[in-house]
Amino acid sequence: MLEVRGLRKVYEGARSVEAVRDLTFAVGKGELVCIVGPSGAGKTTLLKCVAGLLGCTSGSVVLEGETVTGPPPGMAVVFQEYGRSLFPWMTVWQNVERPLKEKRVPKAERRRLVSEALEAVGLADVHHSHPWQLSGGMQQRVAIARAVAYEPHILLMDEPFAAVDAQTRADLEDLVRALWQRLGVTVLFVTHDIDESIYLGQRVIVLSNAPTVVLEEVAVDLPGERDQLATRSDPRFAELRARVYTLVQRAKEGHRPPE
Ligand SMILES: Nc1ncnc2c1ncn2[C@@H]1O[C@H](COP(=O)(O)OP(=O)(O)OP(=O)(O)O)[C@@H](O)[C@H]1O
Repeated sequence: MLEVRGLRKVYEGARSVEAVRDLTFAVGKGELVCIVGPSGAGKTTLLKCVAGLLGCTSGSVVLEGETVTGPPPGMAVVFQEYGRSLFPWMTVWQNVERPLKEKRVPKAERRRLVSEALEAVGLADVHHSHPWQLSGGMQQRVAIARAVAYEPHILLMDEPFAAVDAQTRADLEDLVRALWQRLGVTVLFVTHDIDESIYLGQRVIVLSNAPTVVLEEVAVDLPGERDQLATRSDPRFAELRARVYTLVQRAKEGHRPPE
């Protein structure tokens, strides 16, 4: 589904910054892969390159066999700043419907997709509200509904729950897992939260500090059915958390994989 090959990104300016040095990894169709790494490791940069919002300095991003040169049609992105990603003058319904209008989806089909997506995230009854009338967690669910209604083949999420409280965060994690299982969509999920990466992912890619390379990939061999209490108290969950935590600590200390 997605191949990142030798991706390098240097921000040019008065002082050039090599944010990403050499990233290579692949994500299979229908996989849910998490990316963790130290702050400033280039996670957002990577996601923007994958989303076609930023050009690569060298290397390439190949999605469904096509090199990404701009925002690809089969992709949706959910960012951390839900407040800035929703239009305040539009209702919840209009926000979710907007990308479908741009995609020229016929009206009846739009109505079905928007209503199903709002139902799936539990917001059917507030579709007349405006985003600023909703809590942070609800606004983020609108952003998720908008992404899901678009029926993307791949969903990119950049620390989407960083700004919500812990309780809401747990609910949103379960929502993403449920939608992923139901829709069979491929998900690339960036988080700085190690527990979240293991709870959600089938695989966790740990990045080094900048200039960034892949430090290690960790397979999450937990049962497919996840549960906030049972999964998080599974001894295997604790082992995986210790493994990823140690890797992120090493990344912060500047440890890099052997050449
Ligand atoms: N537009 C830009 N111009 C110049 N440098 C940038 C730009 N955007 C990011 N950088 C630099 O690139 C590096 C990686 O930033 P990026 O935001 O991708 O990291 P991150 O891993 O997402 O960080 P965090 O976890 O703190 O959100 C940082 O050194 C940052 O200062």
